[in-house]
Amino acid sequence: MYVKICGLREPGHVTAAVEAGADAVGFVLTRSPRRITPALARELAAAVPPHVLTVAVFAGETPDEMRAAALEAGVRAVQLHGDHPREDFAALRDLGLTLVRAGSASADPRCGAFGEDLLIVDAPRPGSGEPWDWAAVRGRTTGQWMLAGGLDPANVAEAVDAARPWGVDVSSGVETAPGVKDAGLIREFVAAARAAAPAR
Ligand SMILES: O=C(O)c1ccccc1NCC(=O)[C@H](O)[C@H](O)COP(=O)(O)O
Repeated sequence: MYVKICGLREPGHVTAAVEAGADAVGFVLTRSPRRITPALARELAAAVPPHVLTVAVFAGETPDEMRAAALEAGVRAVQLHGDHPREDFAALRDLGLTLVRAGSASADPRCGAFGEDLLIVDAPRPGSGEPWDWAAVRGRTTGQWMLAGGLDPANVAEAVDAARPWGVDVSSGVETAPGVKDAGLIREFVAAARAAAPAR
């Protein structure tokens, strides 16, 4: 089970995620209570070992804006949330970074359909912490895809059982308030996700 912890803003929480065994950590570089600057993302990413993917999260920026911010942040992946067209993924391909497409269950459920390497199937409002009908995507998705949207340490096993994803992504569920991460919840989430049933 691939595990991504998103919306990190502090070194201690990045360390907690890495030490807990997360596979990817996300830095939100778009409008959000979790937004940080590319310069801070660079500082945080510099402390992440190479086996953990560092991801810059965007929603609605132009390819030129995403390119500049991702290069400044020094991340290894970019995540495009929402209605970005195929052309945006194509425009970023030459960066040599992992491309992540994220959208709701009504978007194309096939990983790779827009030229991306990883897919996230999320709630209609990203970062809202709102659970949705996770079972609705079961069997509809293909490839390496993560389930997101309202996951937390207590419900991730149920969500995995309902949707059978390749991985999971969380933000609000490891926070005590919007944008305020909690190291204990991060550790609990990674452990619970790892213990959940693997994709079939
Ligand atoms: O986290 C945000 O505030 C955010 C804002 C705009 C676009 C994307 C955002 N987050 C992206 C993520 O990958 C979140 O982990 C995902 O939406 C799940 O969020 P949550 O339901 O809070 O766990």
